[in-house]
Amino acid sequence: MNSFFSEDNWINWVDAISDNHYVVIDNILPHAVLNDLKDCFDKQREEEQLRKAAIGTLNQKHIDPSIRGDKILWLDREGAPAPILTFFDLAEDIRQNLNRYCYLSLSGYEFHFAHYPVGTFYKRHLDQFQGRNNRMISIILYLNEEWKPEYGGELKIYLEKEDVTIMPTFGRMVLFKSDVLEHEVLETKHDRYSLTGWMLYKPVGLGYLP
Ligand SMILES: O=C(O)CCC(=O)C(=O)O
Ligand SMILES: [Fe+2]
Repeated sequence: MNSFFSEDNWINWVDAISDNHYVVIDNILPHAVLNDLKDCFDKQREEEQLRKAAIGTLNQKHIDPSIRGDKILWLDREGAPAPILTFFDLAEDIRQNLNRYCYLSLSGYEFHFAHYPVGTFYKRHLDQFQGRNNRMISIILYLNEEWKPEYGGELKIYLEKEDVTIMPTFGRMVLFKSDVLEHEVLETKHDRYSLTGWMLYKPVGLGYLP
């Protein structure tokens, strides 16, 4: 598969990930594709397909709006409309290039749409936690046109020296190491939309472990 991006791009991004544990990439996809993705998302939302996101794993899952208030819908490549297939092609491109340039053994990924209604947030956390340690790289694509600073809703990443806050602007993608960086979604004062997912490590040959 031809990459969506040049080798120079990949080298810059991979350098940023290895130096800082994260990278921010603006205009990751053409505007028209982003619009189509957002339309898919709106349609699913209008059909009330999104569900309140839970915290914890397997039998310990529960909804706790004092920790996390977003509503999500997991994406499935099977039968997905064209814009989502394009997004999955991008995810595959990212997977292959992270394997190539970072010497990772990523064998899959998972993504969900996320909607943070006004007044919601996601408190400081790590995406890799007990019982769920195969998430290697977290990826978020923001789908908010004309986001304004007064809306809040930034992604705050906690770093050793200085924390960073990142506005969830349309077409911006953030990649970071799931096992290293604690982060949070600050309270949003405006509906906030994103596609969030993880590049997964699964030892090849073991098959599916429940
Ligand atoms: O939407 C974001 O900026 C981050 C979301 C997040 O941290 C998560 O879903 O685990
Ligand atoms: Fe997270």
